[in-house]
This record gives sequence, C-alpha cells and structure tokens, in this order.
Amino acid sequence: MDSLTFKLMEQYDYENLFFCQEKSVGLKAIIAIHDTTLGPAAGGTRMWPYATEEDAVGDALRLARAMTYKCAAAGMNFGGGKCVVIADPKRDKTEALLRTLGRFINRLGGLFVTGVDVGTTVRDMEIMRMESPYIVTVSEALGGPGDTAQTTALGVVQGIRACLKAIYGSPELQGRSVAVQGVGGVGKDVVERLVKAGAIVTIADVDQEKVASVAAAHGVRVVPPDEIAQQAVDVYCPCALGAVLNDRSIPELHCKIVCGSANNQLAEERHGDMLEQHGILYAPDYVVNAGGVLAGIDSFNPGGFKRLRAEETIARIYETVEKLIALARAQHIPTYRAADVLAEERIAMVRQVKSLASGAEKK
Ligand SMILES: NC(=O)c1ccc[n+]([C@@H]2O[C@H](COP(=O)([O-])OP(=O)(O)OC[C@H]3O[C@@H](n4cnc5c(N)ncnc54)[C@H](O)[C@@H]3O)[C@@H](O)[C@H]2O)c1
Repeated sequence: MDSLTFKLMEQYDYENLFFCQEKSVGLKAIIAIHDTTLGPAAGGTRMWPYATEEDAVGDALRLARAMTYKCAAAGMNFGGGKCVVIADPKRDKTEALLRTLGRFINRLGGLFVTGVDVGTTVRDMEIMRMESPYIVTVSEALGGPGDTAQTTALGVVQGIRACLKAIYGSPELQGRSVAVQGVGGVGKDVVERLVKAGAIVTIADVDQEKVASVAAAHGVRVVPPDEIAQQAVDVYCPCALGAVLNDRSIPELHCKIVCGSANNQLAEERHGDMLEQHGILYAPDYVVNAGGVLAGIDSFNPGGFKRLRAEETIARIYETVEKLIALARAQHIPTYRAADVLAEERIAMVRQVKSLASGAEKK
C-alpha cells in the first residue's frame, strides 16, 4: 500500500524527495525535486522552525512545484526544486550545519542547485559553497550575483511596463502612478527605478525607518500601511506579503494593474478570476519576480556571473508578460492561468524535443 508521502508525490508527479539528517550538527533538511525535464532543479534553501515534519514536507513539495513553473515560464533550462531546513534561523544556524547541508547538496551531483530564501542569507550560501559548487547566490567576488533584490526589482519594473503597454498602448512610466507596498530590499529598488523613469510613486511600510529613508531619498508620498492597496493609481505593486489579493482587498482596489514581487499574492487561485472580473490586469507574481533566480542561474554561464548578461535576460520578463497577456486575451482565460499554460507548453515542447533527439541518437 502507498504511504502518505508517495500519495503527496503522486499528486503533482514529483520525481524525488531527499531527507538529510546529521544529529551531531542538528541538521534536518528535506530536498524536493519536482520536474527536471528542462534541466537540473533550481530552488532556494529555506530555514524555518516548522511545527511538524508534515508541514516541512508539504512546504518543500509546494515550493518545488512552484519553481518548475517559474523556471519554465522564464525560459530557463532548469526544473523545480526546493530545500527546507527544519530549524530556527535565529538560534540554530551554525557553520557546521550549513557545511553539512552543503555536502548533502553536493552529493546530489548537480541535480539540485540552490540559493537564498526565507531564513538564509548570502553569507550562509558562501559557507555552504565551501562544500559544493551547486550553491549560486554567493557574492560577486565569489562568482555569484550577491543580494538578488535589485535584479528582482528590475524584473518587476519590466512587468509593470509590459502591463502599461497592454492597458494604455505605451510602456512609458513617465507620469504613471504606482503604489508600492513594502520598501524592503526589492520595494526600495523598484521605487528608485520608477522615480528615475518619471513615475509618481506612493509608498507604505510597517517599518517607519525604511519609509522615512526611502521618502527622504526620492521625495515620494507616504501613506499608512492599511491604505496603500486602496490608492487610486495605475499600478498597485505588492512587495511585502503574500495573500494580499483576497475577498476583502479586491473590491477595494482602485488600480488598473497589479504587478509586484511578493510571492503568492493571490490568496486562492479564484482571486485571479475575481481580479479579471473587476477589470484589473494581474501580472502573475512568479513570472515578474523571476529576476533573482535568473541572476543566480547566470552564474552557470561561461566565466561565472556577469551582471550585464543577467540583466539582459531579466529584461526579457517584459516579453514574457506581453506573451502571457496575449495568450490570456486570445484564449479568454485569466492571466494567472495563462502563465501556467505558457510554462506547461514549454515543458511539453522540451519533453518532445528530447524524445525526438534520443530517437535520432538510437538510429
Ligand atoms: N528578494 C528577492 O530577490 C525576491 C525574489 C522573489 C520574490 N521576492 C518576494 O518579494 C517580497 C519582498 O522581498 P524583499 O526581499 O524585499 O523582502 P524584505 O523583507 O526586504 O522587504 C519586505 C518589506 O515589507 C514590509 N512589510 C511587511 N509587512 C507589511 C505590510 N503589512 N505593509 C507594508 N509593508 C510591509 C517589511 O517591513 C519590509 O520592509 C517578498 O514577498 C519576497 O518573498 C523577493
């Protein structure tokens, strides 16, 4: 009889689930590999004090599958994976734990490549990198992109431009109004790019120090955190939390476009349909926030990470968003669904190409 774990894996056709354990350093980690049709599985390493093992397995599987779609839609030759470490990043993180995890990842021989996620930092990746070359978001000095907030911000702004083109016929930011929720790593850089391009920006953050520093640097308007989503603007740009698009918030939105970096913005998939019914164009989060992963993956190109080359690739998020909006319009489906269709079609195409090529090799 199948175990619960196999049932979970069968649900979305996962390839592998690796459990990594080393009692002497307090390491308990799970690496989920969803689909490697396009190439090795890419995904961050998350450290979180999960209440139960089931929660950790569930998170690893869910996040690995999301990475398959993110990589496929972004045109990467990588599949989806994720590593979760069951630990409290404030209390349990040690060099020994990180290096041991690095060794486990190395043992997979490149099946899984990883970088920073919730609860881990560039410095942690540099420690893991001592044990494995398959750790990517290290500093530029070590051949990686370093902090990926700026590259993620570039992708978000490209997404905003593509949406503006679809709604107003021009991608110009000059004179367009944008409400940015959260001015942390990504949001701060989004604001800088928007202001430079002549947009009228309003910001909010629960951290008053961050708000004050961004407002002073760019002269943007500040509103309280609970008012940012309701601003009458062209674009609402969530760069803080997930699930901000829900039954309560959507009827209160006064924007034409939602495009931001926050992960899992739709509380449920049906909220993507609800946005459509309200006449709001939604740029799927996993498409527009792929800049960080694209930067990390660039490290595998000849000569290691090159900022200019990575930025050129990230700038193509504009074309991806354009393409998925066109598909959504042609097939009368919401944009979140169109993004999934794009990703699924690309995986199916590569699967077919690979089967043709292996057929040719046999001849
Ligand atoms: N950093 C990346 O490369 C990257 C890549 C992909 C996706 N993302 C996602 O983008 C989002 C932002 O990432 P980040 O790296 O800038 O994180 P961050 O922690 O640096 O910034 C988040 C900011 O949101 C603020 N915030 C929290 N709750 C808020 C609220 N209710 N209202 C307003 N502001 C609030 C925080 O104070 C913080 O300043 C996250 O959802 C993250 O998962 C980030």
